[in-house]
Amino acid sequence: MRTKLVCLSNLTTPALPFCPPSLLLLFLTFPSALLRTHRFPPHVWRELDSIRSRLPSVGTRTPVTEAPPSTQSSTEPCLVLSLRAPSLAVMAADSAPNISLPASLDDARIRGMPLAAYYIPDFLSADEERAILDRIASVPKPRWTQLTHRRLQTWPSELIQNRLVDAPLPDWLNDPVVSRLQSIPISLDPDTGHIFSSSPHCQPNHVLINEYPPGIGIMPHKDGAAYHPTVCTVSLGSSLVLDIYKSKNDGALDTTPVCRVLQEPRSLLITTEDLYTDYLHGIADVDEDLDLSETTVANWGLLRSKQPFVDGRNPRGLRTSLTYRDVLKVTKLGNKFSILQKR
Ligand SMILES: O=C(O)CCC(=O)C(=O)O
Ligand SMILES: [Fe+2]
Repeated sequence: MRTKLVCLSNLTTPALPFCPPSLLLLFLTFPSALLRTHRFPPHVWRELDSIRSRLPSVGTRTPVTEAPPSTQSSTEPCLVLSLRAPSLAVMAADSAPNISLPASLDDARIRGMPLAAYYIPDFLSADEERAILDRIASVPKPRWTQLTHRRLQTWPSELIQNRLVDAPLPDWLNDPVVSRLQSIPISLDPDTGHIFSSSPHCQPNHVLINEYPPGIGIMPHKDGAAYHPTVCTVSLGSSLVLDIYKSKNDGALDTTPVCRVLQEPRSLLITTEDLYTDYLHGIADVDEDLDLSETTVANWGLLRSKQPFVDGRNPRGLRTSLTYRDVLKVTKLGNKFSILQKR
């Protein structure tokens, strides 16, 4: 497999928080045991190891070029050094050769929304989408909670009184989604982090998987106090429209959405801040979304392709969403036992 390493105008970025450029290059060239003492988070070590394992001879035989990755035609592994790209592309380019992520979330900002929201159309490749859908389909039946019209899975577990019992997400939910989320800086300003940098655990610790057959949606709602106010939703399978509503002053719901977001399969939608606390979101129970156009869809300009929607319609298919959030309160299992023992 071809490996691309895009490097590095700014290596003191969130995905490599402690890594100066020279150290990364040194590691790739001479991965001595001494460097192991450097305090990278485990996912960074894994990523660096994986990059290295696919480079036959970094720094000697490997071609070094300033050309952008897309112009590389060789099928041989190669090291691409580009001083134009931000360092975070190192992770993204290597772990998803067919994916081209924005250099920062600034480039993915949904301008037609009242507050901070971002849309990245091809956040996952088709192969990654298939692999995740296969994993979802292969979990034992009792893992599903069947609601009247849709079903859901909750990972690592359901919340109890707004608390999560501490447990890691399974690998297939972490990688590639979480590592990729953490690889995109909010802006190119070196002081800004990634979208979960300011959340209590610096990463999502909870994933809700919702499966919507055609004609089925979810009532307008707010996500409540259990989570840090950043929601990352990965859409799989087919497209649908998410409606955003504002409460009226008397608390009633204004039934006309303030804006609509069209979510294509493999896309990522991030909503944050007041959009979390002051607005509601919902999905209509319709067999097709109608009246889709540049003026009615907030993220129209960011879509992967407008072509499927040129007649303004989106016939619904089976759509699966993965909602990544950081639960604020986490209980260690050990604490649980000690609470029980005291009773
Ligand atoms: O499926 C979606 O896009 C929305 C899911 C949602 O709002 C929720 O689980 O709270
Ligand atoms: Fe929600």
